[in-house]
Amino acid sequence: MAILQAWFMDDIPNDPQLPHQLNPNQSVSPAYLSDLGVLNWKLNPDKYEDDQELDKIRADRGYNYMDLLDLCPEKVENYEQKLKNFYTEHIHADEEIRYCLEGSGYFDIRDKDDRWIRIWIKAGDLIILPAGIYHRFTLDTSNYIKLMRLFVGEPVWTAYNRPQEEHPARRNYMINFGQKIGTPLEAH
Ligand SMILES: CSCCC(=O)C(=O)O
Ligand SMILES: [Fe+2]
Repeated sequence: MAILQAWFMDDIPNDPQLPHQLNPNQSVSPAYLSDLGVLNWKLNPDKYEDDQELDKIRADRGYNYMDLLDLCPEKVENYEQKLKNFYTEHIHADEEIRYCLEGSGYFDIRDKDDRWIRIWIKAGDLIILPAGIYHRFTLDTSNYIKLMRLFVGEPVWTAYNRPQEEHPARRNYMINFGQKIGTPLEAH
């Protein structure tokens, strides 16, 4: 596990591609992220085509599917619409696995108190968001990212926009990661 830069977001409704750090900045630790079910590795993006560490993660977790996504207007159909969809808060029925090969961008996730945490992904960062976690994505001001997408079996990219409290993946997520330590499962 390597250190990812992450922080609690302000709620200023201007350009989402700006960092949106609080003043003073309130950073979020790797332990806090792992308590939300978020995993990450730091790899060497220059050797992604022949990387034993990446191969091992893929083998251990069954990620047999892989493709590359170059997020720039020339290479992506419906670029504007796709970015808009990425930035709409949603969940998936499966993990979201992304490995940043070039450029950078922001994954925003919700914590147990429903606060937004912004995770800054750069070249070499592999991140796994658990199924059922509310999240969204935006480019940063560099305006470019190249991502590897991984999946178990045939990929399903379906996004279920919030609210999804009854979705099985959401329910499972809440059972596995939604409880705050010290919070009783049921109040009597
Ligand atoms: C560009 S990858 C991140 C966007 C996202 O959340 C998704 O693809 O579901
Ligand atoms: Fe997503």
